[in-house]
Amino acid sequence: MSSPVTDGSAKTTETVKDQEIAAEQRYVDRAYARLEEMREDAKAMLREGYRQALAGTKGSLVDRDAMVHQAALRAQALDVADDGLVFGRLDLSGGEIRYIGRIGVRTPDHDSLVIDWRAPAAEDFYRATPEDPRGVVRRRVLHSRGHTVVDLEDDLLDPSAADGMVVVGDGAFLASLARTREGAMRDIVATIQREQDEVIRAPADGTVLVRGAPGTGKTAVALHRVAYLLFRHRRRFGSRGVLVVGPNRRFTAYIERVLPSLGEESAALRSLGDLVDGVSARTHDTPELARLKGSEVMARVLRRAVTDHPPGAPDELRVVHKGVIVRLDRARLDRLRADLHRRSRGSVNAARARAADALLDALWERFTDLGGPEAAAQAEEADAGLWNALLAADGLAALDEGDAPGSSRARSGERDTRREQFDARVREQREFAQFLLAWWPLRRPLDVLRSLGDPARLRRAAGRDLDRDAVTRLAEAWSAALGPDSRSGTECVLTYQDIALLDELDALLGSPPRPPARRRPAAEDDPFVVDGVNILTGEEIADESWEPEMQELTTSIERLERARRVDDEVVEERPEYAHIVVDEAQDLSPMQWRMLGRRGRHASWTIVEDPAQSAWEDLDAARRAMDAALGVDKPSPRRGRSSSRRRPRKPAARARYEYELTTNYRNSTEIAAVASRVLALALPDARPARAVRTSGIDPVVRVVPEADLISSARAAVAELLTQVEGTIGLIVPLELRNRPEGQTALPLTDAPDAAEEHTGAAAPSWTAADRDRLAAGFPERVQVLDVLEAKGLEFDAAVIVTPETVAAQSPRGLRVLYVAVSRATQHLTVLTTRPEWRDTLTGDRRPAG
Ligand SMILES: Nc1ncnc2c1ncn2[C@@H]1O[C@H](COP(=O)(O)OP(=O)(O)OP(=O)(O)O)[C@@H](O)[C@H]1O
Repeated sequence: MSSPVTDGSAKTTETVKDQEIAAEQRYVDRAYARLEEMREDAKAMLREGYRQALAGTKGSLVDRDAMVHQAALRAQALDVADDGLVFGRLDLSGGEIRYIGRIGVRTPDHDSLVIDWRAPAAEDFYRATPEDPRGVVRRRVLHSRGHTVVDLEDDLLDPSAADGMVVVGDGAFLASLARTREGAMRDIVATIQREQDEVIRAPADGTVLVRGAPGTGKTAVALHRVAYLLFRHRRRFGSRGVLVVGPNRRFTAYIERVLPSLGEESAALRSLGDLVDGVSARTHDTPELARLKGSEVMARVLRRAVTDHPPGAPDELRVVHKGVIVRLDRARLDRLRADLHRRSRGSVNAARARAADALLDALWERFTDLGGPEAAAQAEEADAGLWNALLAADGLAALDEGDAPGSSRARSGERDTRREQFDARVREQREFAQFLLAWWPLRRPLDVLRSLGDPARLRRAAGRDLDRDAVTRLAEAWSAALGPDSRSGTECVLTYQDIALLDELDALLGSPPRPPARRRPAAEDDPFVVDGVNILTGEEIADESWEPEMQELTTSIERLERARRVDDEVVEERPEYAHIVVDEAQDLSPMQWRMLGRRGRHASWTIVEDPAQSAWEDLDAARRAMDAALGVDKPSPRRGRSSSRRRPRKPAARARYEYELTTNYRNSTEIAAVASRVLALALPDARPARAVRTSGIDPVVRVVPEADLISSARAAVAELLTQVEGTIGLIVPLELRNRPEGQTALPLTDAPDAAEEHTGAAAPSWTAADRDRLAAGFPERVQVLDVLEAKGLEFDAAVIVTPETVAAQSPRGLRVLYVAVSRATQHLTVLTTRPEWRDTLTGDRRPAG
């Protein structure tokens, strides 16, 4: 057996490598030529679909639809594969060679030219190691630019079988990790590592829980898993959809290109602030308020809030029937309301019709107590006597005795008739209709949340779940942010936590009773419009033939309601997904978990988290809420009664697969060392991930006077602009609005020993104006962001301003700081006002304790 040919002298290496590259290029050219043919086929299929459409027989509509859809998908996948089509090659021990790429490519005779990276036959490319070669002798990664192979990198996995095989490469993978970041995440399909691949290909059922330190590829892996699931289980996940949830909008913007680059456009990508239609978060709460709003007790508080007397609801109902005045007072009305809520099982808006009936019952009861029916009967008798006198005067027969009020025949069912008459007359009264609309208004989640800006109302809703101080803070926050008048969510300053509360309220309030829809025969059949979508353009077509037919429950109520109706009262059905991916899951509050749970009651899940980066204080409560969302436990509020809510819950016991990622691909070893020092302060027992790339660039920690912070930060950025080509993150502490007066720093509970030493009294808050001053005049590749916005992002260089403030701003401040210092790939600069922080971060001194 001859040994493999490896790089000897520089000259030989060059020659051998060039030859290998040229050989691979020939293969790659063949694959591209075939790709081009496949593209032509897809176009021909699309043309054929259109042709059938124009031929227009009804029977061919389904075939045409399927054909056009398939052809369009195919064309899109082929376009995506154009860049870097082939990126891997496996040489197996039996002599078989497999090329791995972005999509599968076959010859017209169905021989495989390129295997799709998600196919089972590609698994060895990612899984084989020298310890477990799985029959792979050599793994080769092809680095391409467009259609051109520019470099190769080989791993010899089984030297004993390498018989004359050429092995080239000089750490191109590690070099690729140091590449310039352009502000958007890229796919890692060519270099997925074994432990990452295990997560990507984990079972599709149940819950996959992925943990790992910063930079271990959790986000990248989660996104590649989505592409894998959609490829392998298209029917299941493609039809009901996949939802990917990230912590904030900046983060979703950062990752939004990854799935399209893998040929997947169908997954919904949302931030926690954009999950509820029609409203959108504009800011984060202070840690203190986030803790209150996110806590699971809010579910009870909101439940009480929707059952309380609505703002502006009248205290008395007064109607007149047959000359009798009938009243219901506040105490009676409150009892009625409580009873209705007990029976409405959570769907408050849908209970309005029942509320009308209950009011009529109570009014009739009162009418009867007042002797109303007898008074009415006497009045009717008097009427009948008058008529008979008039008839007699005209020589006509008297009314049949049996028809007269009070006669034996009339008495049978008399009560029923009277009651019906009573109901009909009262319903028709404008006062009754107006009362009902005000007493049981159709409520929107935002109105209820806004009403909690009233401390008295919030106190009633809070019961014993919130203390006085919490009620005051929450009411102040909502009254300041939501304003008294604005109807639309966009005019309010909603926070990320508010969005989960609005979703909870939406679930409690439910949709208003919907008028039934009636389908008129379609005016004309547009052959290109199927189910309201133009299949050629993808455009949604408003179908005029669907017209709501209002059900005349009570004419005056309907008229009044229609007069008041506003567009945003049309409540969209909450979407449900087949699979949900939650990134940065360690930061979700219990209320946010409940919001997600409502979207995935039948879903499987991929949960990605790093507890060490959690800003959330009560992880146990969040864990319980997560289990409830995943179906391990039932959430406490009862479900509404809309059709989707009536479905049974998924089985309680669900398979859970746990994985840990252990290699840090983001930070240089130098930056990772700083991050580990912060981690040691925050969580002394936690294990940092192993960084694999040494840059030779030491992080810089400077002590500067507080007054010079802004100018020093700007100077640091200016310096970095000359050193890196890519992105620079300037990370500042949170802007703490609503901070209690006189409080400059919140207590540090993470690391009590370090607390005394590292917090100090002053923790100045950073305002929007400060941030503007910091950013002024810098190019777009410089981003100024606060520590929470920085979650999940990465930059070529990061400047962290005042770690002492970040650490002191919340009980989990040190973990937030850990997030901040682990964002950079190449350069890290920290500006502090306190020398002891410099010593700690540079490792000159071990932290106290
Ligand atoms: N196998 C890989 N090949 C190349 N690059 C990789 C690989 N795995 C991860 N990376 C890169 O490492 C960086 C960090 O990945 P990612 O953001 O997914 O980490 P993370 O664990 O989600 O980090 P954080 O917890 O800080 O959000 C990204 O630039 C990603 O592209």
